[in-house]
Amino acid sequence: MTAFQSVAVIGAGAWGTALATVAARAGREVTLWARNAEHAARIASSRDNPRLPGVQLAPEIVVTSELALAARADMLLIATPAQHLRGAVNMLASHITKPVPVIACAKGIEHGTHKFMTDVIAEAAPHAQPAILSGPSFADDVARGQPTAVTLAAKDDALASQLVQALGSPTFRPYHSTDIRGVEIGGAAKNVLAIAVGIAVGRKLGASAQAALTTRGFAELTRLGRALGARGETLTGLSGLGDLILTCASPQSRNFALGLALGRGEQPPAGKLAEGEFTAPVLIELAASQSIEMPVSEAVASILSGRSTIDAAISGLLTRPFKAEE
Ligand SMILES: NC(=O)c1ccc[n+]([C@@H]2O[C@H](COP(=O)([O-])OP(=O)(O)OC[C@H]3O[C@@H](n4cnc5c(N)ncnc54)[C@H](O)[C@@H]3O)[C@@H](O)[C@H]2O)c1
Ligand SMILES: O=P(O)(O)OC[C@H](O)CO
Repeated sequence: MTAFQSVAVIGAGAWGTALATVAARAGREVTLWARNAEHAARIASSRDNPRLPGVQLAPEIVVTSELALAARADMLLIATPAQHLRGAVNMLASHITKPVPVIACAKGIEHGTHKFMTDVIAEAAPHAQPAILSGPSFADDVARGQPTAVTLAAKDDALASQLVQALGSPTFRPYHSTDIRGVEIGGAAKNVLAIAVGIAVGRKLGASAQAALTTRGFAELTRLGRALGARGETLTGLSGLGDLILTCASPQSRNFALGLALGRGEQPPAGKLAEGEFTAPVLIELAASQSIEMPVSEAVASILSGRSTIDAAISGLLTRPFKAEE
């Protein structure tokens, strides 16, 4: 018997909808909250969400736009885009009057503050018990019950373990951890790096370049992680290397797809959230504040901001001085 019988998912996009399905599969009572009442009513009656086409919502999932109803749950999953997480938790804060796990499911770093998602939760809702869920997991795969494994981290190992018990099932395997920061860094950085690899593939630089860029991307993710106190096993685990491998290898990734389009000189896919676009500038600011070199992420940020052309950025990376591998 789990301590967390009911689960509310805040944000009814692709990931929120997939996570609601996960929680229902694990036997929880699930509420999926959409901020738009019309959107909620439409999903509630059709049992599908245009953001996750072809996936039928289990009949027992309650879809609502009433925040008070969702906020009654034993645990809350926040599945908004990273830059909207503070707004969502601010709305919930007055309902969180006792310790309740609030799990960040977004991947990113807040603009302006350089804060990671669990820090934003702690600041916006002081009674919350912040946690983070991240790892190689496409919403579509997860919702269809394809096997997936992720990392779920909380400060307290017993809590992380209980949350894993509440959400886990044979097809969705969370591994518990207390390395919150390590999990957050992997999820945020891999999106930026996936844009870089997508650009290289779009420019037809070859499979060897794709592997090299992914590996050197991992080296810079690791450098930042170490500087911010992340554990090595987290960085090489599901939420670090695991998610980087997935995202840097598949056009199913919206970040990779954005890079691919840029590399080909095409219009990026419309209406698709690519978090790396928002994370890139804040990631390099954060790295600079720690005196950490992140040349691949820097190249992505320069291309996205228009400070550099793709060809100049590639040439800049290829003509860096030779150095020891680290
Ligand atoms: N889609 C995936 O495969 C996947 C997998 C893992 C993690 N994620 C992460 O989940 C987060 C959300 O991604 P997504 O794929 O669901 O995006 P999405 O564009 O499909 O959906 C985002 C949803 O958030 C809602 N939203 C925006 N601001 C809100 C607010 N203030 N309050 C409540 N809802 C708000 C939007 O209405 C939309 O329904 C991102 O950080 C992404 O990196 C996505
Ligand atoms: O489609 P992306 O690039 O946002 O990737 C989705 C997930 O983060 C993959 O783990």
